[in-house]
Amino acid sequence: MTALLEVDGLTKSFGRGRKRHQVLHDVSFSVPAGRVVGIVGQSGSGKTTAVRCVLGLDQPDAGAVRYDGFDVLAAGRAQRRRFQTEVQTVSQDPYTSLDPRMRVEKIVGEPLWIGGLRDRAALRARALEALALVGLPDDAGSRFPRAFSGGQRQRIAIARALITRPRLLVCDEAVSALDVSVQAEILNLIRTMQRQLSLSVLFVAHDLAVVKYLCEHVVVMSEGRVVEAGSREAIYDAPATEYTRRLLAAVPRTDPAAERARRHARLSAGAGR
Ligand SMILES: Nc1ncnc2c1ncn2[C@@H]1O[C@H](COP(=O)(O)OP(=O)(O)OP(=O)(O)O)[C@@H](O)[C@H]1O
Repeated sequence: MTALLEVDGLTKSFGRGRKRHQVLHDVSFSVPAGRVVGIVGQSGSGKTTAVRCVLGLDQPDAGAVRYDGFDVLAAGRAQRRRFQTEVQTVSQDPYTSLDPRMRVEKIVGEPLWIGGLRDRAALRARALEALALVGLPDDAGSRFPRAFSGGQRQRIAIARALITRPRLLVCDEAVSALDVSVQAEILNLIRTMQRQLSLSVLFVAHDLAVVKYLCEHVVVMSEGRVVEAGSREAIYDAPATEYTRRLLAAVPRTDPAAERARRHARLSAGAGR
């Protein structure tokens, strides 16, 4: 299967002289078109740095990032523009990632504005269309972020990411700041969007349960290295490394599907009273 995103041998250090420390060691992985790939690892394992290198926010010391066959790090203007349109991100904190002074409609339409669209009616129409896609009501666009819950804000962030009709969605700890029940809602939304829009998704999280729920292929990182990569079944049912086994053993049981079933059972039990 052809990969939409190919990351090959990324190496990255921060600091100089004696303070220099290497954060990524020869990190490689790929995201096939239309697939969901998870990167999992403890805090500090280098996940965010790897993502920042992919997005061009950090410059790796060595290695390559190829998107749809072209070298992102050496891309010309047109290819960079294409990359910026086709690759969108959803980050962790729905409380700080949305500008509190902007109406939601403007927040959601901003990537199109940045891309050069200036027709206000078209911007508005596209923003409302994206908000509807993620299940937010018509009047959401005219309100400010403070009017929304954490889960709704993450829906707004997803609408913003989807407005350019991307091919690759990069989610960095996109549900970590949410309550477990809301996590399940947002994971389901990402999954629905992924299927409906045939998106490729790179989903980065420290929570193995969340990654298991969403990702077909999993890359395990530790101390800046990929220690293991494989199908969800291989990683979770027959981990090949001691690190993954320990990581799995340490996971608090917050499987979103199980949590949803538990809540549903509680609600049904209460309904007859
Ligand atoms: N700009 C920077 N300058 C110096 N060190 C950095 C910088 N960014 C990251 N690091 C270091 O790189 C290492 C990996 O951090 P990174 O944020 O990539 O890990 P992570 O797996 O995403 O962890 P978390 O989930 O906590 O964000 C850490 O030791 C971190 O302190």
